Amino acid sequence: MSGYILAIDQGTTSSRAILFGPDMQVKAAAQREFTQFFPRAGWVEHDAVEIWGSVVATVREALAAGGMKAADIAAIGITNQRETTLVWDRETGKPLYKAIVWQDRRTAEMCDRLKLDGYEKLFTTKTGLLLDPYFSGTKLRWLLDNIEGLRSRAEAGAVCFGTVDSWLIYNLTGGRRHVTDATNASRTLLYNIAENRWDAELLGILGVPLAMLPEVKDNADDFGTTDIGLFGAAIPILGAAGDQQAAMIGNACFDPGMIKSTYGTGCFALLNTGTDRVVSSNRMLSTIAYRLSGRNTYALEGSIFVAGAAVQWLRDGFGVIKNASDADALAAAADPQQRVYIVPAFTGLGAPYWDPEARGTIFGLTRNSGAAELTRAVLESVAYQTLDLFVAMKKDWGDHPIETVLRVDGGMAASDWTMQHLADMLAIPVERPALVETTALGAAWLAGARAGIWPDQGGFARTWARERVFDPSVDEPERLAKVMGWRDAVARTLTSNLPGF
Ligand SMILES: Nc1ncnc2c1ncn2[C@@H]1O[C@H](COP(=O)(O)OP(=O)(O)O)[C@@H](O)[C@H]1O
Ligand SMILES: O=P(O)(O)OC[C@H](O)CO
Repeated sequence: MSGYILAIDQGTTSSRAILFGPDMQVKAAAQREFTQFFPRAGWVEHDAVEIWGSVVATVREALAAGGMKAADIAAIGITNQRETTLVWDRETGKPLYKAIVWQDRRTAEMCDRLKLDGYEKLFTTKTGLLLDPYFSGTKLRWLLDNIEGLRSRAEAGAVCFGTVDSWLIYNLTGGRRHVTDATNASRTLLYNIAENRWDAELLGILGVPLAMLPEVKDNADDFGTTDIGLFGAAIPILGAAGDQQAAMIGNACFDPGMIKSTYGTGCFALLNTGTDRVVSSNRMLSTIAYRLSGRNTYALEGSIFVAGAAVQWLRDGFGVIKNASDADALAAAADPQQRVYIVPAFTGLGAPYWDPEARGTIFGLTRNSGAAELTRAVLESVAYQTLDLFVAMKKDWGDHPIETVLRVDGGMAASDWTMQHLADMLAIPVERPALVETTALGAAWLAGARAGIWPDQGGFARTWARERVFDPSVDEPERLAKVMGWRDAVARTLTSNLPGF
């Protein structure tokens, strides 16, 4: 047995290892959840050592489940939760703080100050991002300000900063490589996406020493080999990409105008804009979709912080369902006469509102409202939020042709009810792929193609197959009435009259 590709998918709530055979089908997989720390309101942390442990364990479990040895693996592709910020000692590999997770809002005030000082346009022009606590840059600044001695040690080159991909590669290679890839770099607020380099001016503004930053590589590249003691063979790491970009690749959205939307903890819609770096006028992000052979393909991205996480809230916080998969039946039983809206701004609102201080709201309750109506409102909120992104993206993309279908993936894409409502509200068909592990598939393709054993981009795109299509089924007046109700609910949730609405 040989020619297998191992994808490591390190997500916000769990780590997965997925083994793909030479036929690009899943042969074995393992998954482990890990601890979410909420030390204060708005703060979210992970334990970097626990993450690393969960990755090693799932790789070993997947190998055992597939009856394989490390020597059977031709290459590894890594994909990861993006923006989550880590610092560790270059020599010992010891983390110097918990990982500050992308959802963490502790730098909201810092972002406000930078905006007041007039820096937002500069950051947006160079990085394609906005001054929001979501991104790594201000999180790293917070660490430099709050860990004693960190700044001087970082200036001396004794400390590594990285997103989760960097942290995993550092550990997989036994501390030999401090690298990242272009997509993860493009989420830091420190990387100039037009010039493909860490930006000295932005580093100066945020007070980040260059010496602590990783080398930035293409998405299909040589990221080093695994330490032989880990799995029993030195496996080349040949692919790495942020999970949303990997999902775009896995969904074969390679042509300008193609869009995918991933429904996991949050929801992230990416529109391929080709070699055009669109500077959004509608508070979308401009980001690197992938860099292959030194050439950037860009995307417009809309990032929503809460999608599946609201279903988790129904299950764990509110307690109206036992399993996420119970939500569909409950939503279907809701009273069609009631118009209950939930704006799930549990950790603020992302695109296109970017309101870190907003919090969740419920509107339209009556004496007859119950678990079914609230569940329906949660599932519906996913479609309304996606529609907000579509409206903004279409404005940014101007007269360019745009695909009239949406490819979806992620855990919540399993919800038929949600996908049907999504098609109804977007008024376009929604396609769900046959292979649901799209993110892992994207990372595997990067590694497999680099290894020369998987097809090239065109060949890979031709293998994409859909499992089901959801066609729009509501008439326009009903759609408009529902969307207007959502708009009203969002307007009443925002903490100020923010641009973008
Ligand atoms: N059948 C379902 N209906 C609705 N939501 C679901 C369903 N299955 C999973 N989810 C949601 O999908 C999310 C998990 O998706 P996943 O892609 O694994 O997320 P992540 O990569 O962010 O950890 C959870 O938030 C869960 O609530
Ligand atoms: O881990 P996920 O799938 O929720 O994705 C998180 C995103 O990468 C955050 O930007």
